[in-house]
Formats: sequence, C-alpha cells, structure tokens
Amino acid sequence: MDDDWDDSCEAVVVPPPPLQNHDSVDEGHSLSRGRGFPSFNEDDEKENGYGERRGRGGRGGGRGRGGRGGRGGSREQHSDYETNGDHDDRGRGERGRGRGRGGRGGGRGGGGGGGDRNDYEDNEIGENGETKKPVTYVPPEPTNDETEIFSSTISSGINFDKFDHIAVKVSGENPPRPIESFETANLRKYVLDNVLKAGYRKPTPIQKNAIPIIMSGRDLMGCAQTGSGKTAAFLVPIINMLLQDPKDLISENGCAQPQVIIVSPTRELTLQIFNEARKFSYGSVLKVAVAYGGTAVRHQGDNIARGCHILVATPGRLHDFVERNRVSFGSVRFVVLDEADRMLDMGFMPSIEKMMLHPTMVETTKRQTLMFSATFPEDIQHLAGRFLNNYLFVAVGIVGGASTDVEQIFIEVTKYEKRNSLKQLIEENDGKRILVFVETKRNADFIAAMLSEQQLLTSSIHGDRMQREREEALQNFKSGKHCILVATAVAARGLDIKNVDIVVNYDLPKSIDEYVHRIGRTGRVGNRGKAVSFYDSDQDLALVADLSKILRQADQSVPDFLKGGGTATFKGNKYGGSDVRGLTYYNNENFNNANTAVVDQGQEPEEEW
Ligand SMILES: Nc1ncnc2c1ncn2[C@@H]1O[C@H](COP(=O)(O)OP(=O)(O)OP(=O)(O)O)[C@@H](O)[C@H]1O
Repeated sequence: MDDDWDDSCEAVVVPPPPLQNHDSVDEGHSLSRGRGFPSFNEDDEKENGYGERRGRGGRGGGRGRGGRGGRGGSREQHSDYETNGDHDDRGRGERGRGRGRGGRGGGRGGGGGGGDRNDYEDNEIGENGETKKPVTYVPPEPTNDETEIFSSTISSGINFDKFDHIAVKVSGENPPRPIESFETANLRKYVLDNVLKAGYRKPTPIQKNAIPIIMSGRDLMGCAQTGSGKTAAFLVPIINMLLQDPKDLISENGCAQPQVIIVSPTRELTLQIFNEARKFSYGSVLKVAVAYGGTAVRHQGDNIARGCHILVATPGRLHDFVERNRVSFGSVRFVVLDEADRMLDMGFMPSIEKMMLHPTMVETTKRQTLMFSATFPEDIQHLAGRFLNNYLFVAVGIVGGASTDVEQIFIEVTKYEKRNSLKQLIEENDGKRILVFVETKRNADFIAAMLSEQQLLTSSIHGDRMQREREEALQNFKSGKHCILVATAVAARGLDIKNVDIVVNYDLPKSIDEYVHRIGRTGRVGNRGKAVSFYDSDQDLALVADLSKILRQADQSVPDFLKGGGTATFKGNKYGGSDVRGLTYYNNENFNNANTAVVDQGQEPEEEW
C-alpha cells in the first residue's frame, strides 16, 4: 500500500480524547528538548507505542543519541524512498527526471472487483489483502469555526502581482478564455464569498486558466510553480459546478458514491486539501470527507458512509474502503490527481490504475479528469494521457521550474561538516522558521534530537512516526511552537505552511523534481523565501547539471562547483513547458487569436545550455 507503510506499528496507540482542534494538542507530545523521539534501542522501538515513549520524557535528548549519531555516519540507512515507501517514494531512487524509476510497483493485489469485505473493523487491509493490526488513532475533529477555517491561507506577498508577467501556455482544442477576476468568473455567490473570505483578491495565472477550463467541462493537465494556488484552481470550479448542477447524494447500504475523488500522495497533504475543500464549500450543502492511512478505519468509514459529495483520500486508504464496499465510483463526476506526476510514477501507478479501471468507475468521457503539479516529466505526461479525454494542457512558466521567489543558496560541504554547518546556519537565523530536509528517517530523528539538545525547539516528521506524532509535529511547526521541523521527503510536496523562512537541504534529494518541491515550501504565493542546500560532491554529483539549469532558469547565479556537470535530465526550457502531444501553445495574451484549430508544430527543442 502506498500511503500507509507505517501503520502496522500503530496497534498500541491509545486513542486520544477527541480534540476540538489542533491547537489543543497535548503538549506532552512535544518533541522539543529530547522528548518523544523514537528510542535508539531497537528493542525498545519495537515494543513501545507512543504512550511509552512519552513516559520517558525525562531522558535527556543527548545521551544515547550521540551514540546513534556515530552510527548514522557509518551505517547507511535508506531513505523513505528506498525502504518502505514512506509516503510515496519507495523504490524510486532515481536521479533526474523520468529515468530509472523502479522498484516498488505492484501495489496491492486483489480487490479489483470491489472486493467482498464488508466488515468494519479498524484493521487496515495489507498489500496482499491480509488484515493488518488495528489502528486506533482518531484525528482531531475538523473545526467548524469560520474564522479558523478561513485563516489557513498564506497572505500573498509583495511579488504576487509579478505572477501576471509569467508566460502562460495553453495547448489543446478550443481553450476557453481565461478569467480576469473572481467576480467575473460566473461563480455562485456562496463560492465567491468563500473565495473572498479566504483573502483571495485576484486569481493567480493557473486559476485564471483552470477555472474556465474546468467550468467548461474539459479535462486538464495543469502545471504551475509551487505555491501558486493550484489547489483552489481545481477546488473552486468543482465546488461551483457541484452547486450549479446538484445531483443526489447517494449512499446505499453504507456504500457512498462520491461525486468528486481527489487523491494525493501523502496523508498530511490529503488532510490539507480536505480542509481547503471545506473552506471553499463552507456554508453550502456539500459534504466533504477524508480518508487517509494511519488513522482509525471505522471513524473515517462512518463519516464516509453517511454520504459525501467530495472525498479526499490517499490511494491506499481509498482502496481499503472500496474493497470493503464502503465507497464506489459509480457517481463520480470529477477525478483529481494532485501532485499528479508523483501519483503516476511507478510507485503509485498501480493504485491509480486500480481506481481508474475499477469496474464501478465512470468512463473517461463521462467524467472530468484533472491533474496538477509543479513538475510534470514528459514520460509521466505520456502515461497520464490514457486517463484523460481531449484535455487541455496549461503550463504557467517553466514546467518543473523552481519558484523564482525562492533565493537558492548552495554551500559546499563534506558529510562531516554538515552538522556544524546546520548549527551555524540556525544560530545565524535565530528565531526564523526553518524546515530541514534529510534523506533518511533515522537521520531526521538524529538531527531533531541534536537540535533539541541545544535547546532549539524542534519537531520531526517522517514515515516511521505514527500518524498522531506526524500531525502534532506539523502542527507545532505551523503554530510556531517549534521553529524547526526536520523532515524526510514526506513533507516535500504540497504542504502549505505559513512563514517558512528557510528550507535547508541538509541532504540534497535524489531527483531534481523533489528539489523543486522541497524548496517550494517557502517563497509561496508571492512571498520571498530562501533555500540553503548543502552540496557534497561525493553524494550529489549526479544532480549538478539539473541544479545549474534550475538556477539559471530562475535567474540565479550558479556557484563554480555546480558548473560543468554535463547535460540536464529534464526538458523544461526558458520559453514554457512542453505538452507531449506537440500541440500549439496559446499564450494568454494571444487568446483573441487562439482559434479552434490545433496545429501540430512538433516538440519544442530542448534548450541548449
Ligand atoms: N488567488 C489567490 N490569492 C491569494 N492567495 C492565494 C490565491 N490562491 C491561492 N492562495 C494561497 O496561496 C497558498 C498556496 O496555494 P496552494 O497550496 O494551492 O499552492 P500550490 O500551487 O498547490 O503549491 P504546491 O505546488 O506547493 O502544492 C495557499 O495558502 C493559498 O490559500
């Protein structure tokens, strides 16, 4: 299963009392000052659930962790990518785009026919249909407080208006005109009010284009830089259309038939999209439900069984419910793949195929299929084509390019210098909110413990942590209670966190796509951000060409040690991204001239560097 790789260790989690909102999270779970990190004794780790770890609060952050650190250096531990798929990246292990993905595949067998499970235990279903240990974590109920619902938005920054100068390319047949404003987008009053309550004054380029495309009934592949409003670009028109043309909410024999299925690769991103969907449908009749791994099955199942228009899910948990006959796809009007390139690479493809080809799934021409990401390698676009129907392709700026609002700094280090470099960087940026990416789960714990010893309030998030811990870590970072979050790739994509001042790549990722997503956790929606990456030539040489291309595209200087590294592996170029169908691009400004004809001009040439 793709998204619940760590659930089996959760059998011993004691369900917390229902919490009204995240702010009321029990402080005892804090990871600061050495509390709450997984034991370094592997036996302890096996036997201890979260509760027991908490009980060791008095154990100093440092002792024992020092020993772990020594081992960390010599003992290679694979990342979330390679070992258990963490959220999403198991077995990927590639450098560069579109090549060498492999290793995971397979997905869970069985279940294609809807399954015959109708039980309602808290056990999750394993990869081969086996029943796993029960998971009892019940997440806090989502808030109903209007102010809180609408406060999650990041305020747009000083560069927001510069979005308008980014080249937008649309390809495909009969693209509708982009909208100029939310007020003239023919939105229903409820929806427009919610958009305005969220503080949106002007649509971003992806919203200007995607909203009319979706509202005209078309399929879409949308590519725009990190933090440029892709979520609202699909949620707003979908919610508008559901309200415009309401269909009965169907839930028969406890089996819900959602009209919208939105899938994303990680649990936290799924939860975030769920909250965004609640925001834009606030006050309406629409019911939004969420399903993601690491949480009690029964709890989510009960909510879903009451019927929902919109279901936001991770693929593993979604299939779990499908196999239990709790969800079917017979009423689907929209399927959305967020982080679509990730959802369609080898790791998640089996799950996506299973959903798209499920016997109950509405056929391609009778639903709308929408895919969004900041990165969209061409080989993945090819794979996507079979799930789409005569789609439009929208590229805002360079497909796969980094946000130009992020200043990218590289520091050349050896692996032995990394720790001191990190400490120094944190000292120099006292009080700033810093997100530190590392490659391995073990290292995430080690670095978090090391920083906690220095009295720096630190959380960590990775695939070996229990879901409750993951959500608390993220919440502590979001609320500013902890200034530092140490994360693996599980936090690289999609998370929208206010005031992230600096992203640190303590370890550079294996692929340029992930680099782009990681640094995109800062510098969002027109705000400026900074990314500092530790470059270790022993480890990171294969990424050099891609990094220098990304830097040049963002008009940033390339340090000498990143020059001359061969040919970049990805094809985004200065003049907009490419639609693999080789169709003509219509720039936004030329929409008056864009007619119904589609002219095949062939593939855009790769830009020379
Ligand atoms: N038109 C707008 N005006 C002001 N703020 C906006 C607008 N659209 C989106 N935002 C805000 O911008 C932030 C980033 O949006 P979102 O998370 O949808 O970005 P994204 O493009 O999906 O990024 P990523 O590629 O990292 O997933 C959110 O806080 C969102 O509320």
